[in-house]
Amino acid sequence: MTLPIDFPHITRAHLLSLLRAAPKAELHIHIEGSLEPELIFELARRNGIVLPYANVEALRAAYAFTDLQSFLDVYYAGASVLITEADFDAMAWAYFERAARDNVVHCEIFFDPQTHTARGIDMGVVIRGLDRAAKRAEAELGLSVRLILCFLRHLSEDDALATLEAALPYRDKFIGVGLDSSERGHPPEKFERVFARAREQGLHLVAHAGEEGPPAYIWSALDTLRVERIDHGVRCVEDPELVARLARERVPLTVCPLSNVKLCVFDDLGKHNLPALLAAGLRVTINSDDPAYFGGYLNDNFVQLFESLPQLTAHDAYTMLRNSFEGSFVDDEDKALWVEELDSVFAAGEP
Ligand SMILES: Nc1ncnc2[nH]cnc12
Ligand SMILES: [Zn+2]
Repeated sequence: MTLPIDFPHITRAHLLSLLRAAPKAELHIHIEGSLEPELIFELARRNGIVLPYANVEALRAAYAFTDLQSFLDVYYAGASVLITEADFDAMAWAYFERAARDNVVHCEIFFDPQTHTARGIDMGVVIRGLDRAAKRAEAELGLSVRLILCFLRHLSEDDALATLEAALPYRDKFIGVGLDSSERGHPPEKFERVFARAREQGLHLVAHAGEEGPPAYIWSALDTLRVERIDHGVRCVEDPELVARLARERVPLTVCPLSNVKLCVFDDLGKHNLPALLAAGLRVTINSDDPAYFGGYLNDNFVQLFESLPQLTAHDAYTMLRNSFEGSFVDDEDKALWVEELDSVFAAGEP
């Protein structure tokens, strides 16, 4: 199907409902960041864990972040209630059900094993629990799911290497590795050897870079770690040569608008630099990052972004949705099927 570039048949009023109804892929979601306060309290009760918050409301009230680190402190405390395989299964299943309601048809979920193994939880418990929910989501929701193991960059490379070795018995259950946690002061090159080892294993490679950290971190994620996607990457605009390279090499950027506002990367959505990223020809995708903490799931990110930035067009919406499939780590045939579905939704113009 050949689609008109401007979609003149799609009115502004239709665009938001079209965004909600369109098939989409989510490529940047930390599964521990999908833990809602209600589930945190339920798991704490089940596992006899006392939280430093009196109730759900008190916990939610703590979600006032000033930067990435202030969020991570609360996020790691929330993840401490996860003990059994059933807990990891319950967390992931809740996200999959919620994502399916946003018409997510494919997701690549990050998980942070070191957050759990450091508390004495076995690697197998984490991966088997997530895998069980993923298989159920594929069977019952028709959702395509892949797992990506992330290394915590505030820890040492030796810890990351040991983590990768501990995960290799489950190699068939995850498709790639990523790099997350506190960005400033922990440049990608700190993890050169562990990414090389992951590459030897045929794993896909991604890394958070240019969220709070400088453009130099994006360069080194590309050149030293040899990643295929950049998570966030919004600070690339400070370096025109870097922007030119990202555009030339069609490197996907997994941008997370509500996260960027909650973590004070931008003052509000109306000031987000996403229009500039698109204008530079970058392969931008929209994602939720940590939806339970940042006030919205994937459709909330799309809708609030388009409400706040009236210059974004139906063509921009189509481009970013298409990028989500093309930037994913699935077979070309699967990508083509989803793009065809997307095309028919946009050709019709009404959900
Ligand atoms: N936005 C983010 N940046 C870095 N590490 C994270 N871990 C969970 N969310 C993150
Ligand atoms: Zn992230």
